Amino acid sequence: MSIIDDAKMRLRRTMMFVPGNTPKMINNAALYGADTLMFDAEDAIAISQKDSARNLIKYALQCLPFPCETAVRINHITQTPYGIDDLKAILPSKPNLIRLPKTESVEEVQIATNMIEKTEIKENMKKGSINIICAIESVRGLYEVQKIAKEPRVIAIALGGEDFIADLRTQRTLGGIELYYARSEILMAARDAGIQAIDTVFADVYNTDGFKAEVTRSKDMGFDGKSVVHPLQIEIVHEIYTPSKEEIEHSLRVLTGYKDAIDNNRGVLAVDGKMIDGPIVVRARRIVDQAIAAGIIKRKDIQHEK
Ligand SMILES: CC(C)(COP(=O)(O)OP(=O)(O)OC[C@H]1O[C@@H](n2cnc3c(N)ncnc32)[C@H](O)[C@@H]1OP(=O)(O)O)[C@@H](O)C(=O)NCCC(=O)NCCSC(=O)C[C@@](O)(CC(=O)O)C(=O)O
Ligand SMILES: [Mg+2]
Repeated sequence: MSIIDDAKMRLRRTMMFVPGNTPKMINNAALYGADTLMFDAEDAIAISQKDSARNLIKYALQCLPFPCETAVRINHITQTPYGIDDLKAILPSKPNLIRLPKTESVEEVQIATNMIEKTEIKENMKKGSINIICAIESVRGLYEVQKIAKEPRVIAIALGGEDFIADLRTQRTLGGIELYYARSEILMAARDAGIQAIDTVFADVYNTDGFKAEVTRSKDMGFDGKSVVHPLQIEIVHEIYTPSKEEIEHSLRVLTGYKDAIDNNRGVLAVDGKMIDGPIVVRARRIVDQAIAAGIIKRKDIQHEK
């Protein structure tokens, strides 16, 4: 597998936004256990702070030993005067991901890709060391998402729900009806391209019940993870997105039983009273892969892998 293929599979239950102009938040950000830290140079940063945020993010990436994936949300490449300067300053500091906000065209992605490829060569980095996550935050972007998702450096599509509903001229509801179509379309485009889909932020930080309901819904839809804005949200997402002990044990029984069935020329079997065939095995394998990625079990300890 290439490094880009690996990046498409990585565990990304939580991508926590960290405003790029707050030294204290940046310094402590890794303590909270998010799968990805996303340093923001875009909408969390006032125009007057754009240069200082860019510099702070750059030095943080160079000097702090982040134990997790790092991403930087830059400003828009063609619609603002800051995006290209963000890339020039930040790429040599080697974040794992660049998040392109308000993505609306393949051309924007290709500009970023070209700059990334030049940096990788100049800095003697392996091809695929820096990849792209595109945020869809407008109807125009949604209409282009199928093409955007298939750009070779794009490893995930995120929904930017707050901007999206502003474009739709509606407001956020707890039921989420206003984002249902966008979420579905983003998921289909991501799956068609073989990449991940990351759900949007939930801004009502202390509304735990509302947050849990939204995270459960987006996980049930098929999303791989969620953008978050506050450390309190991380544990909730991880709990909902990490397979339970019962799910893992059942999935392991399915995989072991299926291997045994195939070895005995059978394509279908029953485990725990339920019929097991091909697609159910695919889902069981995914749960086991998630459990391995989350560090709950080790591949070497799995019976059917031996
Ligand atoms: C919400 C609030 C102001 C609350 O502040 P408060 O001060 O009340 O928080 P407290 O409860 O006091 O914090 C307790 C302790 O946690 C520390 N702590 C808090 N948050 C932390 C954090 N994020 N990173 C590290 N550390 C953190 C804090 O430093 C303190 O540490 P300590 O003093 O040591 O105890 C704060 O969280 C915050 O700024 N969040 C990030 C906001 C942001 O980035 N927005 C832009 C991205 S969304 C967007 O743009 C929309 C989008 O584009 C999205 C899309 O595309 O998906 C779209 O269109 O939808
Ligand atoms: Mg936004």
